[in-house]
Amino acid sequence: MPYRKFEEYNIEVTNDVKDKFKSIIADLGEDSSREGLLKTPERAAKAMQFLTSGYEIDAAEILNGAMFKEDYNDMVIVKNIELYSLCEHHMLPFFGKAHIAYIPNGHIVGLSKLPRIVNVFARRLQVQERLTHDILECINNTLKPKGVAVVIEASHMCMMMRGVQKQNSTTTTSGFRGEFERQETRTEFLKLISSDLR
Ligand SMILES: Nc1nc2c(ncn2[C@@H]2O[C@H](COP(=O)(O)OP(=O)(O)OP(=O)(O)O)[C@@H](O)[C@H]2O)c(=O)[nH]1
Ligand SMILES: [Zn+2]
Repeated sequence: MPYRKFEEYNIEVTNDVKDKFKSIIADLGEDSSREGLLKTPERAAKAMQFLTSGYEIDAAEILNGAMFKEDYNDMVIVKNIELYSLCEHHMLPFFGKAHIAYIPNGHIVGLSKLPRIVNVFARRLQVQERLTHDILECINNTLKPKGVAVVIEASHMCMMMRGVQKQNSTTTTSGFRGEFERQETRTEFLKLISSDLR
């Protein structure tokens, strides 16, 4: 079942995580029985299930389901794909934009499937570097294009709300395969997305 409806939470997981959140709230010094917090453990349990729902979805299956034979051999770019993920170190959000390009090799892919696989890999406990490579390798191995490129720019809440507390720093990660390993192709791609880079 590739497209699980996110309203369909696993009841056992919800109950289990709910109990744990209740005890975390108490450990943090709050009164988990006060009115405003009564439903919070359950809401948090559902929110965390949604934010990690990517584990249950096969990204390759999403791409495989929408590949079309087409004789188009130029660059295809989908840019400014917003993403929200959780850093695996603090389980705090990092968020930003992904820019994806590929050069078809006989097949194109349904455009919406690229943001869909970004969601699949982002809704896991991640580091930005692995997220970038997960997306890159999935497209490379499934679509087998002549080349693929992924750039992600993101802000990490663990560096903003806590820790080093830097509000304006952003992190850029990138990966290039096939024709994008050539300077000329990579430069063309970077030029086409440059107005969207911070
Ligand atoms: N490379 C990488 N590091 C990340 C990512 N998200 C968070 N981090 C970093 O993970 C590191 C964890 O370092 P630790 O020293 O174990 O944790 P910490 O004591 O909370 O570190 P500070 O954040 O510096 O307070 C921190 O430097 C974070 O900035 C990511 O996506 N990629
Ligand atoms: Zn972090």
